Amino acid sequence: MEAPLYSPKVVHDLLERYGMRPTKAFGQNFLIDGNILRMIVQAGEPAGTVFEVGPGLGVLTRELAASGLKVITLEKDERLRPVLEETLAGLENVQVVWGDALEYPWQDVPEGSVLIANLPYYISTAILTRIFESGRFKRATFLVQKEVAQRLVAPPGTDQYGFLSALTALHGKARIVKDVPKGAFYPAPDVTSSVVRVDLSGQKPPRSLLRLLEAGLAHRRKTLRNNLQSAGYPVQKIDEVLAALGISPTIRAEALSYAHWQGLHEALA
Ligand SMILES: C[S@@+](CC[C@H](N)C(=O)[O-])C[C@H]1O[C@@H](n2cnc3c(N)ncnc32)[C@H](O)[C@@H]1O
Repeated sequence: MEAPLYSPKVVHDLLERYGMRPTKAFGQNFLIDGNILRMIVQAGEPAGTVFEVGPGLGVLTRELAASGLKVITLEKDERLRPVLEETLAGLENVQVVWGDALEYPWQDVPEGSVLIANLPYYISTAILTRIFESGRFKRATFLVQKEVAQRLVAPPGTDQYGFLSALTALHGKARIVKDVPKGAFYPAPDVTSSVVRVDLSGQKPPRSLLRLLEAGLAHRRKTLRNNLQSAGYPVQKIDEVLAALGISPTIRAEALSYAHWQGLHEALA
């Protein structure tokens, strides 16, 4: 029986045959563990149109294509063209889009799309922000650094909580499916990774609420009052609103519940 595409030997042979070195600048850590690969697909429940960012050698893309659904995969590294022509040959339901995933018109994808990806870590937050804010995805399941995964799921008041946690909570519900050791990739990354699934509500929170949270959570060591003041809100108005809502002016922004943020948003509008 032929070795599967994800086997370390096949990955090494492919890279050698095409004279390709994985590039750190592109966040290239290719999956070489079949169990993890299947687990991501299972957790991601392919449905509708399936999007992938960064097919790399096509390992995960092939697993996604096995669903029979339309798979659109976006790759920036042109060196991978001949590799993907070989590894995705004959897969009629796969479309490779060449270019920067950050420039892709995410707001135009079909409603109810699904993202399943081993994300290039250097742009994971920027990509997720675009996916969440598009309002077009019903879920996103992806590999990111464990530290980012912890921020995605962190509730208010915890050490990892920050704007990314708030952004995620306002768009849906996130959970860590499983941690993935460095050895599941070639080359091995410097840190442990995690598979995260976010079930998205499809609702778009008001931009002004997101901007308020961004401003409020900008500096962890500052109080909410100071952060809002730095963001340009008049201090008298801030004090008035905090008093009316019964929020202490010395509270740190990361301790504020979402109900309080909503109240603050309405009162400052
Ligand atoms: C972590 S690798 C994942 C590769 C493959 N899916 C796997 O699991 O083995 C990330 C992939 O994203 C690609 N990539 C990096 N930056 C990108 C960008 N801005 N837009 C699209 N793809 C990008 C890299 O070239 C690489 O193929």
